[in-house]
Amino acid sequence: MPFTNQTEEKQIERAVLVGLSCPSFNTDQDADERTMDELRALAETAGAEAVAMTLQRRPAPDARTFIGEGKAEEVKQLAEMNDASLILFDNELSPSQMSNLEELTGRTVLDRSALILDIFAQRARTGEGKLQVELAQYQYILPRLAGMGKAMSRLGGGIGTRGPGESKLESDRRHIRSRIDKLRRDLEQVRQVRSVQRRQRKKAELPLVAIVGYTNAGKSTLLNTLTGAGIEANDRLFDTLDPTTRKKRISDTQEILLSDTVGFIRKLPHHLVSAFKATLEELAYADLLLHVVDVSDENWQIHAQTVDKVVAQLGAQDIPRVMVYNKADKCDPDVIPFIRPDEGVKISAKSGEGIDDLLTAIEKALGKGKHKVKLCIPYSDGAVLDMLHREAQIDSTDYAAEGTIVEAVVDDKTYGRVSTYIMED
Ligand SMILES: Nc1nc2c(ncn2[C@@H]2O[C@H](COP(=O)(O)OP(=O)(O)OP(=O)(O)O)[C@@H](O)[C@H]2O)c(=O)[nH]1
Ligand SMILES: [Mg+2]
Repeated sequence: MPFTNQTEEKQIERAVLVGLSCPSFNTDQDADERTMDELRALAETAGAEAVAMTLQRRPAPDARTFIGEGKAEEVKQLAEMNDASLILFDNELSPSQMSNLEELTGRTVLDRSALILDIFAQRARTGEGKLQVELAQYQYILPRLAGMGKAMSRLGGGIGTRGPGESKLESDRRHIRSRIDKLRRDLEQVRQVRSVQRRQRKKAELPLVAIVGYTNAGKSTLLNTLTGAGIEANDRLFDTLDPTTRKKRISDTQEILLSDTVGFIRKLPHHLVSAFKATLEELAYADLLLHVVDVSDENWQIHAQTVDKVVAQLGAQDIPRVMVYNKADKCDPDVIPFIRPDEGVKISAKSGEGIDDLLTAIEKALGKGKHKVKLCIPYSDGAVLDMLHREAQIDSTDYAAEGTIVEAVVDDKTYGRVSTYIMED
C-alpha cells in the first residue's frame, strides 16, 4: 500500500493561517475569528506551529486565488518573514485555487479539509478506521490530482503528505478509482458485520447509549470514568477515531452498552462524514444519546448546535437525548448556565462530580414509558405470547393451569395491548 499514514511525524512545521470572511458564507465576524482559533488548534494537533495569522474580509472569494491577489502576495511575505513552509486556509479551496496559491507563494497550501484529513490519518488505529481515512483521502485527492504539485511531491513527509504516494497516483487515475471501489466494498462488509452485531445486541436486550459531542468535550474521559475503559484522554482534537464500546451496570435492573464516538467539528469535510458512515451510522441505532458539552469553552453553545446538526444528518435526531454539561469543575459556578434538572446534568467527568445524577438520568430516560408487568395469557392466545417475545423484555415464563404466566418489561404501546392480561398481585 502506498500509504505512510502511521509514521509519527515529530518535526514541527511553521505555518501561516489564512481565513476569508464573506457575507455569502453566512457567518458573522465573531464566528470567523472563532474558527480561526480552532484552525490554530487543528494545526497544533497536526504538528504545526501557527507563526502568523490573517483574516481577509471580501464581498466574495476570488475565483483564481480565493483571497484577493494582493492579499495572497501579503501572505507570501508573511511566510517569508516568519520562515513558514506551510500555508493553512480555514476554508475549503478548489483544486485550481490550491495550485494557483502554491505557485504564487512557493509554499505548500492546505485547506481545512486536508488538515482534518491529515489528523485523521495520524490517528486511525484499527483496520476499519484506516480504511475510512484512506477512502476519504482518495476522494479528496482525485479531483485535485492535476494541480497536486507541492503538497504531494514534497519529500520526507510532513503535514498533508500522509496521502497516497505520488508517482503512481499522478500517472494513473484509474488506479485510484479502482482503489476507491475496493475500499467501498471493504467498508460495506464492515457495515454488514455491524448489522449482524446489532441484531445480536438487540437479542441480548441491552440498550445502546452513544456518547456524542464536539471534539475535546470530554467524551472519552466520561467513558473512562463510567466504565474504567482506560482510553487515553488528552487535549488533541479528534483523539478518538475508533469508537470503544463497554458494558455498564447502571442500576440493579439495568445494564447498558456505552459507546464513545468520533468528535464533531464545524466544517467537517463531507468526505469524512461519508467515509465514517459505517462508524457513525451506529448512532442512528442507539437507544439514547449522551450529548457531552464542554461548558468551560466560551463557544459551547455553537459547538452544541454543530453536534445537533451532524446528529440530524445521520438520521438520529429523534433519539432521546440527555444533555451532559461537562467540565463543571473548570468554570466559575456563576458562569455555568443555569440548568434545570429536566434539561440535563452538570458533571465533571474528571473529578466524578455529578456522575450519580447522570446514571439516574440515563436510567430514567431509558425507562421512559416502560412498565414491569405480570401477565397470565390463556393458551388460546398464543399470538400474544409471540408478540411479547418480539416486542418486550421477558424476565420469566411459567406454565399454570389457566395459561402462561409471564413477567416482562413492556413499552407504552405494548402495555395497551396486554393490559387485559395483567394479574392482580
Ligand atoms: N477540567 C476538566 N477537564 C476535563 C474534564 N473532562 C475531560 N477533560 C479534559 O479534556 C480533554 C479532552 O478530553 P477527552 O475525553 O479526550 O475528549 P473527547 O471528547 O474524547 O475528545 P476527542 O476524542 O478528541 O473528540 C482532556 O485533556 C481531558 O483530561 C472535566 O470534567 N474537567
Ligand atoms: Mg475521545
